[in-house]
Amino acid sequence: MDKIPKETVNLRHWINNKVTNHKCQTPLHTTPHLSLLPRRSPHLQFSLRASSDPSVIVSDSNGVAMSPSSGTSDLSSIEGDAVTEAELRENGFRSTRRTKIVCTIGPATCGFSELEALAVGGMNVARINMCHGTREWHKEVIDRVRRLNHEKGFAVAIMMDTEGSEIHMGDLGGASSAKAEDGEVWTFSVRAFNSTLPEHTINVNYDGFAEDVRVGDELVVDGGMVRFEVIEKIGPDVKCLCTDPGLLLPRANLTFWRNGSLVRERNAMLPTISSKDWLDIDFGIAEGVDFIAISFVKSAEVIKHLKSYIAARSRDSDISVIAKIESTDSLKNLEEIIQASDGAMVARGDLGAQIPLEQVPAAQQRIVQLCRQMNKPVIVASQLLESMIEYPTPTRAEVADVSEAVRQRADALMLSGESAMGQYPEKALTVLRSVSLRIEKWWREEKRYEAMILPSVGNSFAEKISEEICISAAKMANNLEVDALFVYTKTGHMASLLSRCRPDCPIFAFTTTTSVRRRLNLQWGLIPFRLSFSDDMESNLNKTFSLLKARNLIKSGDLVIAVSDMFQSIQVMNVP
Ligand SMILES: Nc1ncnc2c1ncn2[C@@H]1O[C@H](COP(=O)(O)OP(=O)(O)OP(=O)(O)O)[C@@H](O)[C@H]1O
Ligand SMILES: CC(=O)C(=O)O
Ligand SMILES: [K+]
Ligand SMILES: [Mg+2]
Repeated sequence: MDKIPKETVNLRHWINNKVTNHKCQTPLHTTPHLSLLPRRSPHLQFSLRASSDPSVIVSDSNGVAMSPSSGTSDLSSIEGDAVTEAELRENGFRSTRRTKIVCTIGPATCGFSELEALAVGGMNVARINMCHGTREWHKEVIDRVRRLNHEKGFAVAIMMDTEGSEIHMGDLGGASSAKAEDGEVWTFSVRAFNSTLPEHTINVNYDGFAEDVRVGDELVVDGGMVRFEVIEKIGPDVKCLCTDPGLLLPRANLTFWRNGSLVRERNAMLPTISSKDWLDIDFGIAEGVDFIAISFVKSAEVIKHLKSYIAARSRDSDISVIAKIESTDSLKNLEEIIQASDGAMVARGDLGAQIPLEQVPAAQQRIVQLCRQMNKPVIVASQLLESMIEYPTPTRAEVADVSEAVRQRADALMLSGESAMGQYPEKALTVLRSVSLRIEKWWREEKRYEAMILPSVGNSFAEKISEEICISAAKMANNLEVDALFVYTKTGHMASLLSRCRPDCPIFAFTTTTSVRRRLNLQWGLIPFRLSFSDDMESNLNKTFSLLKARNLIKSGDLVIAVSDMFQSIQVMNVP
């Protein structure tokens, strides 16, 4: 790899300068105030009419470009999804990507054309991180994604990630970074500074900080990017000696360690959802985001609380709540948390600052496995391609890490800094896409199909029947080597039950609402479509066949297995 070796610290500095200089272009129609009503997403991107049934509307969502919509619904506006079609021509029907991709949107990707490039490149979900930027900034990003979905026929879902209230540094008085050198003494203070920060002073957001730390404690910034030793406490100020130099970034996370263990005194009582988070959540509900990811979840209670809040606030919208597993408490209460959530994220960045790094891979494996067993989508996040923030190619180790997450059959992979503020967001996305495709293919070719015991997750007998149908349908699909599974599902539940089985063939999920379709975007192997279907399965199948044939997505003779949440049956048939 022809990388120019540079000093890490300088690079980080360079990145910071780059980030601050990076302007978001193409400002769109910005609304200066927040809308108070939940905004429904634009109804349909485009219509696809089969000769037989003009009422059926289908749109693709596998993260890649479909036909641009002119808002008209004549036949000439029908175009296939360029990327998927190219993929199909090249590798055949079974080659579509199963692992989904979440991209964090930041200064490097918030412009209209950058967002479009990510959507074309396979972004299934755009994540906005409320730790950074203003609500107005985030609203602009949401509006742009919505406009792209509407105009270009994408189905990119939106995930809002809360800031959470762990201990972190202040914003460095407006500086983009500050360099801490070996042997320097810095003051970490809980005082509110009205004027500019004195030199070598860092503001800490947690009031109990100066009381909780002790002389001799180790203060770790951002999971180890910089380290200090506490040498003296003077009222609200804590004097610290820099023992491991590096660059301090605004709002960097802080942990402190005593005799090799993480100190969790009263800071363990910090609320998971801060008052600022509640305002952000109101914003997310008003904007009708598809997912809200909650940082530093400690228990299932907070998830239940938030879910009932969302249900009360937005009766007709269904926002999924994703629990971010990034603290020791969340690992302790993992099962209850996952059970209460609609999905989970292995947030390895902060997790790696709270548990020894060598324990992170085992935690990841456990979370991914548990989520699959409990039928909740799981995202593997942070540092997947960290070096691509600066370089156009990943390290071999990063490719191996991505491969491992794909091999574990996580639902989705996430880009953070790589897409938010890196130099090569699209290249990073391409790497995730191609590594996913390659590993998935290898896995199928090698027949490394790992049977996993999938415990029953249903409460009622009818739900248990649905599960058995999905398990059997997936098994049949593998044994008969069918081309696709079709599932007709109003809530999306039956589709996720099929996805849980991780079958060899793609799963075409037909659902009646746009919001369910967007949510299914996060789940392994699902190719969600919106389709108005009836209770008559035969006519549903005929409609679907003609529509998909018109799009060259299937052809006569393809072998398909169909299930639905309306009838407890499995149908096996050749496309007529
Ligand atoms: N909206 C934004 N505005 C400016 N910079 C951003 C934005 N979103 C992300 N970034 C930059 O990208 C980096 C990586 O993003 P990421 O979402 O992983 O944040 P983080 O600070 O590590 O927090 P988290 O633990 O929630 O992931 C951030 O540290 C920040 O520098
Ligand atoms: C994604 C995130 O929050 C983390 O890795 O810490
Ligand atoms: K966050
Ligand atoms: Mg985090």
